[in-house]
Amino acid sequence: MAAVLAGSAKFTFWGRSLTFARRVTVHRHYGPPCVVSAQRNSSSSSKMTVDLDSGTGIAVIRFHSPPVNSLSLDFLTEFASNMEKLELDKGCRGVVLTSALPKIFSAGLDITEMYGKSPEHCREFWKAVQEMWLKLYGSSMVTMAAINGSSPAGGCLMALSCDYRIMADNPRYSIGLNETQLGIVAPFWFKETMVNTVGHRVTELSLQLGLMYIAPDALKSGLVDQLVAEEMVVTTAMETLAKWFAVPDHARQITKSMMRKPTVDKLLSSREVDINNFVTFITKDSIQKSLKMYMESLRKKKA
Ligand SMILES: CCC/C=C/C(=O)SCCNC(=O)CCNC(=O)[C@H](O)C(C)(C)COP(=O)([O-])OP(=O)([O-])OC[C@H]1O[C@@H](n2cnc3c(N)ncnc32)[C@H](O)[C@@H]1OP(=O)([O-])[O-]
Repeated sequence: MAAVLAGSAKFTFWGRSLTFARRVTVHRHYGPPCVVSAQRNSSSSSKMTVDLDSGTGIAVIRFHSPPVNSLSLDFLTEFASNMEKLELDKGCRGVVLTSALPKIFSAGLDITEMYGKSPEHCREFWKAVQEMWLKLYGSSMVTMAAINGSSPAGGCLMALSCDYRIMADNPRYSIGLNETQLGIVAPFWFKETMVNTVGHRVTELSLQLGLMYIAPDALKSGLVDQLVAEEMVVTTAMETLAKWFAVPDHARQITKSMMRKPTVDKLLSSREVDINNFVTFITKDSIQKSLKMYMESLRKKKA
């Protein structure tokens, strides 16, 4: 268990307002986490719990917003705020996202935030969706999705925005960008996040058909990186993080920025246009009808 002294900084990413003071971090432990536990820091709300162990440098964010961890305006706002706090925290180098609910990672964007709402509300909601993605995709920390349940649409986007995805080896769980199945269209930055992960062809098929991949197929298509037994998903994510931590932070962070910056910059330079496109699209009568029918089909499936 080597004591390593690393000159490290969370670099300014994408030229945004996130500027981090240069710091020196002492990492005493690169083995499986939880052996050395210097200080634990927990915060909890009705939507998620954040548990930061500054001994390992790992924060675990557990979603618990019943029934399905849908991404409501409140959820998204809270998530972005937690990511910002962790980004600024010298004791945090990596984040694991997972669910505290059974069978569901996240059901994606909360459809009730997009149905029957005013253009002003839709505008505020979409801004929060953008903010969630910018904070996660643009994070300088190592981010892992521990996908312990189904993860459609916005839930899949969250997972794809992480650096690495570990999914429960359970064919009842599925993941994908299924927007077209609802009669709606994933915006360019959802699309590019997927292209950057699995390539153009898989993305084209997935998006046009609104495909949901069961866990084994998600692994084959590259949508997730690893399948493990359900009870091992979070532990494996933490062990994997420890391996990523062995790479000097500054080199990994600059490399991550190089890979992701063009996509992030594209949204940053067109946020208003993207919001206007969303609001115009989602408030159309025909799209509102599609959303209504989809919600009814979810209710019928349940009955
Ligand atoms: C341009 C825009 C881009 C859009 C991106 C998106 O993410 S679009 C989003 C795309 N997302 C999807 O297409 C996912 C659709 N959802 C599903 O496929 C399934 O619910 C499940 C597999 C997530 C869970 O199956 P399960 O059998 O365990 O649970 P269940 O099915 O019995 O549902 C329980 C309750 O939750 C409700 N509810 C569910 N999802 C949402 C939601 N997103 N929102 C709000 N509510 C939702 C459901 O109506 C029901 O309510 P009720 O009747 O109790 O009042």
